[in-house]
Amino acid sequence: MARHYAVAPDYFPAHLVRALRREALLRHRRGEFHHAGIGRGQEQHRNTQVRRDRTRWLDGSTLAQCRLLDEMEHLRLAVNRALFLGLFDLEAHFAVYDPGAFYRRHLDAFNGNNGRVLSAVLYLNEQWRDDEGGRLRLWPDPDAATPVMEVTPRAGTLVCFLSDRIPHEVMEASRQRLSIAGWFRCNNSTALAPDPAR
Ligand SMILES: O=C(O)CCC(=O)C(=O)O
Ligand SMILES: [Fe+2]
Repeated sequence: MARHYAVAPDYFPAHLVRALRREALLRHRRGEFHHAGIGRGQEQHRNTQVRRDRTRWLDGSTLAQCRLLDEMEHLRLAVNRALFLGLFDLEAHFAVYDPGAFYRRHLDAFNGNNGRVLSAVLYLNEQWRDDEGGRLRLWPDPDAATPVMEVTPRAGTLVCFLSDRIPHEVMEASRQRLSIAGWFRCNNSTALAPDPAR
């Protein structure tokens, strides 16, 4: 049976991950992160019972971001060639989880409502120890009660999974947890309802 997820340690070069981490920390210090909402557009609201991360969209304005977006573009094309997922574009944000922050079990898409097809998360945390928590827990399908996998958020690790198939949860950590979460989307646009990237 297909697994619908993949975990790749050291997927990105260490110097790129370090540059992205430095950028995330700098932007965070400058107050450029905002509490993440749930839902899209008008329905977007903040629910601190579900998620406590803060985020900042990537905009391609730095060399490190451009390098990453370049790599993600290669990945998009490779996935389309191998799996025919019809991935069209990518939206991605930096995310910071303060100690004790979490994101309870959820799916990133429901029946393609937001165009998100493939979720991709890159971790930016150097020297993360297992006992510091912050693991990403994955379930094998939307109805599953037993998790199938837990991923330590170690610098350079990339996790990909189908956005509407794999429930997942970010567990509390004892230290600040940095990541870049992205979603490859299909093209949902119609002439009447252009589908913005966010
Ligand atoms: O940071 C992670 O491990 C996953 C984040 C996540 O699930 C999300 O932002 O939707
Ligand atoms: Fe998610």
